[in-house]
Amino acid sequence: MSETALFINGVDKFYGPIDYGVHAVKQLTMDVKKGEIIALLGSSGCGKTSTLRMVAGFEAVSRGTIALKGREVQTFAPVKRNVAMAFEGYSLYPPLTVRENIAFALKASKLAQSVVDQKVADIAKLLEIEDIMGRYPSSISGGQQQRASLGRALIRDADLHLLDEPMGQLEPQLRALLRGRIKHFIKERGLTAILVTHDQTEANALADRIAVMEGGVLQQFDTPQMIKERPANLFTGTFVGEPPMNVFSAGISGTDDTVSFGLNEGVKLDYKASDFSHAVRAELMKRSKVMLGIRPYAVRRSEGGVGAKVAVNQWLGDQTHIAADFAGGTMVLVEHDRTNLAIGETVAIRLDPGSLHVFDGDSGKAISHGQELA
Ligand SMILES: Nc1ncnc2c1ncn2[C@@H]1O[C@H](COP(=O)(O)OP(=O)(O)OP(=O)(O)O)[C@@H](O)[C@H]1O
Repeated sequence: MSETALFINGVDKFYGPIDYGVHAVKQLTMDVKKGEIIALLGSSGCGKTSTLRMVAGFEAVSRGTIALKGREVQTFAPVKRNVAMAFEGYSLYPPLTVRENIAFALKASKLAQSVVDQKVADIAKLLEIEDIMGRYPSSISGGQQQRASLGRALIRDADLHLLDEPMGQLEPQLRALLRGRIKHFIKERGLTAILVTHDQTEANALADRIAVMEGGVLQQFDTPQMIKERPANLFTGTFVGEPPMNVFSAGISGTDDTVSFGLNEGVKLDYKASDFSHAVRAELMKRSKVMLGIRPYAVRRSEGGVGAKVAVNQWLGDQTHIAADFAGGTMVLVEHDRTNLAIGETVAIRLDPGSLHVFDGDSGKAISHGQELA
């Protein structure tokens, strides 16, 4: 079992008085193993940056503990934590050139000048900023400043690297290129990194595990694959995945041989009892109302399926997105071929029981994913 690099235990963050101010992070507990890349993923205001800044020591922890390599640090000044951070707001030193800004991060390391020069040159190449190394922060673009800030963090030999929206200002092609290089750089050196992002593609591409946050609460902390295949709740299910998961509220009924979901507008989805495990059936039958989720890629058109009326049919160059009126809502389907469907046409769709995600109607907690209990 690999060493724990960071352990955040029961952390709360209030801006203003404890229990009365803005409750930005709520009872956060999570661990990061040495060598892992973690993404904090969530929408604006969910508490990602507050979490990162508490780990770095730029924000006070209101409650709970933060341990780095087993040592509690929540009361330590940032310089005592051996954490390197690339800030969303860049925070480069204006009187220093980009080269000096990056090299400054190695000042405490007492490395020979030739070693520093080589490291700085390598980072500049990695981040495609070789041509601006002699310029001052005020004379370069936001995207260039962002890369300089990233370089200043990555060059350090720290126990933990914290990257706040490190590529938010870059155009998509450069972002995709740097994503691959940065991941390689981090993995090759065995660094441990936490990346804050609201971009799920970035989180999926870079992270070993993703911490999904909403409203200051950690919703799920797992591998990208598990988050996609086994979302812990309705929030994660609909937040992660593009296009988002289709969700419909449904009543449940059944016999020894059948399970039926009753959706709005009289739409009924009938399944054989054997389509679900005994344990899933038992959980479903305890409830009268659930939320039924299915990913757009898993919705199939099939004879004998339930009718849905095509409202939008869009070819995106490599796949077709179809939105159809279904059970008082919209069902989105993704197909890989170019599909000639007229607006208003009725299609028959099938929801394979193995692709259904069922969530509790009140709490939103996942009950089952396909055959298995959540
Ligand atoms: N200095 C502050 N004073 C008061 N409230 C703050 C302060 N900083 C953040 N907040 C509030 O705390 C909550 C979490 O903010 P935080 O910046 O951590 O979110 P975020 O997920 O990083 O958002 P973004 O992606 O927009 O940066 C928000 O409601 C925000 O308005």
